[in-house]
Parts: sequence; structure tokens; C-alpha cells
Amino acid sequence: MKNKLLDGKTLAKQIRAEISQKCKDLKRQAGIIPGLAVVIVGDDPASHSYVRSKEKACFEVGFYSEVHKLEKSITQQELLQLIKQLNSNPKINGILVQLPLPDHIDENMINENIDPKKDIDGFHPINLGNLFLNRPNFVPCTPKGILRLLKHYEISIEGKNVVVIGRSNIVGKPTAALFLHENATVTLCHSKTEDLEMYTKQADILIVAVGRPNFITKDMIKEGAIIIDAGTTKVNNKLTGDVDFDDVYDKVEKITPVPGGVGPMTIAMLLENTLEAVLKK
Ligand SMILES: Nc1nc(=O)c2c([nH]1)NC[C@@H]1CN(c3ccc(C(=O)N[C@@H](CCC(=O)O)C(=O)O)cc3)C=[N+]21
Repeated sequence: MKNKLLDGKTLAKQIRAEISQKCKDLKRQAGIIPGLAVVIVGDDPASHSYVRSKEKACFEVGFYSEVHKLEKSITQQELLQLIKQLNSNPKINGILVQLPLPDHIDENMINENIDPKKDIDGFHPINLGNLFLNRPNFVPCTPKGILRLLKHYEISIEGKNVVVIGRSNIVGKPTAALFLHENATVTLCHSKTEDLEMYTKQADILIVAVGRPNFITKDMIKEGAIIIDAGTTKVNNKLTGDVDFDDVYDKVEKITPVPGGVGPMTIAMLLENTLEAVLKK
């Protein structure tokens, strides 16, 4: 039977190998070691698990990395203080503040205070603005990873109906902008969309980022659609996507598995953006 998987795990591994090589060259030719700082607030197990994956990825490609684990009770002021230190630390090229943050901390305020040149998540308003103007500096990692995966599999995007479900600042909105710039016809749906199925059934490429396990079923999609599942929710300790994979599989042209699809691509793009930050300095 035809293999329908968009294998993010394997592509991410190739990308990491290329980054590892570039990192060696940088070190040999210029004595530079790319550095990433990850900041995590609170004790959410899922967040800590992602952060461990990021740390491991940095180590494997030869980056310098430091993880700042902060108590949930930290004040916004204290967090800003740390970010200021990281902004001026020459060993650090990229800063990532793991989201979500506790309610008493204003996410926008934090993103605004990261040096845009070190904003490898691409969440600073300047970087998001430049993305929307189609002169991207840092493209957010998940959208960038999704696009890279589709290009690797030579899936054509121009003129296609791309339906994105989910309007988060970190996935849905930047993904819509990115695919618009690829000349797709983009529809951005969300929790208030009326008659969602009407849109999803028209999608040549359906990108789902809502965080609702098995939300998309066979009856909602077009025959031969490309399905991108950016959902990662733990259900009974098992990572589950937003798409009911087994239900839709027969009907799709290609689909990303969870795990092994968008997640590993996100981390590969994080490394790539950190390397870009070194070259931009
Ligand atoms: N500032 C910020 N930047 C982020 O990029 C960011 C964030 N905050 N907050 C949370 C989300 C989530 N996220 C994931 C990254 C990798 C996997 C990943 O590698 N998943 C593996 C499986 C990992 C496992 O099994 O636990 C996979 O899908 O194959 C998942 C989720 C990044 N995020």
C-alpha cells in the first residue's frame, strides 16, 4: 500500500545533520558556537518535556544551551530582568520563552522585551509585522516547519485552498500569512466559525492547530486532501493529534503522524533559526 506519511521525524533528522555540519564549520572557521537560552516558568510536565527535547537537540548539533527554570511565583519584573541579561549576553544568540506563561505574566510584554535579533521564535511584534509584510526575519518555528515539510514532499501550494483551523499567535495566524505568501487561497477558521465543515471539505491542504484530540474526522475532509496535524495533547499518557488519523487515513493523499510529524520539524526550525541568528549578528 502507498505510504501516505509526511515523515517529519526523518526530515528533521536530516536537517539536524546539516545544522550540525554548519555548526562545526562555524566553530572551525570563526570560533563561534551558537547559543540558545530557553526560559521555562512553572512546573507543567508537558512544557518540561518539550524543553528537554529542545535541550537534547541543541546538544546533538553542538550548540551551547542554557535552560532557566523559574518558579511559577516569579514576578513579571524578575522575568524581564532575566531577559535583559540574556539580551546582552554575547554567548546567547537565541532566546525562547516557553509558552504558555502563568496568568499574572503578560506574554506580549515578554515577547516585546526580547531583542528582535535574538527572537528565534519570531514572536516579537516587529518580527511578526515583518512576516505579515512578506519580508520575514524569523519565521515562527511551527509554521516554518510545516511549510518545509510540504516543500520537501513537493506538494504544490500555489492556488490551492489552504484551510487553517486555529488562530493562535504562534501557529494559526503566522501559518495563514506564510501560506498566503506562497500564493495559496487561505481560509482561517476558529472556534467561532459557523459551519466549519463547509470550509474543511473544500481544503486541498488542511492545517489543524486547535489542541482538541481527534477533532477532525473523515466526514469533514475532501477526498485526496493533504492533512497537517499540529496538535499535541496527552491522552492517557499518549501524544494525540487534532486529527483522527485512523479514521481519515483511507481518504487522504498525505498526512502528518503525531508523534513524528510537525513536532520534530518545529524543533529543527528552532535550531535553524538559532543558526540564522548567529549569521545575522
Ligand atoms: N515559545 C514557545 N515556542 C514553541 O515552539 C513552543 C512553545 N513555546 N510552547 C509549546 C509548544 C509546543 N511545541 C512542541 C515542540 C515539539 C514537539 C515534539 O517534538 N513532539 C514530538 C513528540 C514528543 C513527545 O513524545 O513528547 C512529536 O510530535 O513527534 C511538540 C510540541 C513547541 N512549542
